[in-house]
Amino acid sequence: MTSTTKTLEAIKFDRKEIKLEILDQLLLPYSTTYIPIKSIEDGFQAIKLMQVRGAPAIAIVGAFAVVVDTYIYLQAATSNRPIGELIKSIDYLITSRPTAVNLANALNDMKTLIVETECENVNEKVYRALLHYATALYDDDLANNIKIGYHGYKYISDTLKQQNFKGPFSIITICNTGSLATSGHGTALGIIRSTYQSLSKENSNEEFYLQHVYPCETRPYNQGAKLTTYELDYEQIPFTLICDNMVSSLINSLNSKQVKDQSAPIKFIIVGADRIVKNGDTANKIGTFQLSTIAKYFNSKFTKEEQKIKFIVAAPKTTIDLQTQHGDDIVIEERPSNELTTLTGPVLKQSGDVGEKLTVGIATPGISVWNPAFDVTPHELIDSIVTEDEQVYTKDANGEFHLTK
Ligand SMILES: CSC[C@H]1O[C@H](OP(=O)(O)O)[C@H](O)[C@@H]1O
Repeated sequence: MTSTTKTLEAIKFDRKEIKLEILDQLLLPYSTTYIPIKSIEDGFQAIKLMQVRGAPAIAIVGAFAVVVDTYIYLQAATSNRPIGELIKSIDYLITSRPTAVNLANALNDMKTLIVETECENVNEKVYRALLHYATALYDDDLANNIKIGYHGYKYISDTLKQQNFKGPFSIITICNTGSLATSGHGTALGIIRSTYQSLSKENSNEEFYLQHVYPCETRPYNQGAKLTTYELDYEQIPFTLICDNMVSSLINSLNSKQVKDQSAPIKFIIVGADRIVKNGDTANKIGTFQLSTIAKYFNSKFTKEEQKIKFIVAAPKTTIDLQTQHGDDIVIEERPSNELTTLTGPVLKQSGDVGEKLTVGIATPGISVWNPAFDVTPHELIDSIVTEDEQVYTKDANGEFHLTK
C-alpha cells in the first residue's frame, strides 16, 4: 500500500490474521508504503537493507518474522521441520545487523524458548511460545518507551530546577529514535515528545520551557533529515534541521555569545543507543561520539550552570548488554560504500508530485570509503542513561555507572 497520508506506525502485526507489514523507511518521507514480511528471509532482507531500522524496531520485526515464518509453515506443513532447522534460520537472522544488541537478545531468547518446549519438530506448541514472546516484546517496548519519555522529562525538569535555569531552552538529537525506530513513542525522541507535551511554552508550569529541537541530518543514511523531521513535523514540535557539522557553531551562537534572551540555549543532547555495555560505554549512530566531545568542550568553557549541556542516552533495558564489559569490545557494523558516494530519492516535480526514485553520484567513483554505522561514546562523556527504570542512571563519585538488567 502506498499513500501520502502520514503515519508513524513502523510495524503492523495483525494478531488475528498473523500478518506482518513494515513501513518501508527507504521511501519516507515522500511516500507511505507498507511491505509484507512473510518469512525469516524477508525479515533478514528488510533489516539488512534498513527498510526497517532502529535497535528496538529491528528486534521486534525479527521476532515477528520468526512467528509468521513458523505460522505459514504450519498452515502448509507437508513435512516435518526439525527444531534445529528453525534455530539455524534464527541464527542467520541475527547476522542481519550485529551492533544493536536488541536483535540478538530477542532472537536468542526465542531460541531458548524453542529448546525449552523439548519438541523435536516445529509444531503448534513451539508456535504459541514464539507468538507469545513476540507480542509481549512489542507491547513491553511501547510501555517502556512511555516510561523512558516520562523519566527523561522529569530528569530534564529537575536538572533545570537545580540549575535555577529560567526561560527557553533547546535540545539537539541525532539519527531517528522515535516511533519509526521502535513500537511507538520512541526513546530519545520519546523524551523530546514527553518533554514538549509538558514543557512547551503553552503548557509549562515551570520558569522554563522547551522552545526548539535541532535534529542532525545524520549522514550518510540521513535518518535525521528523512525520519526525525518527519516525526517532529507530524507532532508539530518546533525544530530546525542542521547538518552534523554545524553542531559546534550552533552551540557557540546559542550558548556562548552574549545573546538575546530568546536564544533558547542548547541544554541537552539526547541520543538513542544500539548497545550499552556494562561500564556505560554506548554504541549509537555514527556521529554520536563527537556530539559528546563537543558538549565536553563547551562545558569546560562555560562558567555558568545555565549554559552547561547534559549528554543523555535514552534506551530500553533490552539495549543493555552486561556481558560486554567495555565499548572497545562492541562489533561495529560497516555498511556499503555507496551509502556515502550516492544519494537515492524520488524526483520532486514542480507540481509537488513525487516521481520515480533516482540515484545520483556525489563522490568520485571507485574511491576508498569508510562507512561504520555506529560509534562508541565513552561513559566518561555521558551524564545520564534514561531507561524504563524510575531511577535515571548517573555515575557515582568514581565516575562509574552501575547498570542492571
Ligand atoms: C531507538 S533507535 C536506536 C538506534 O538505532 C539507530 O540505528 P539505525 O538507524 O542504523 O538502525 C540509531 O543508532 C538509533 O540511535
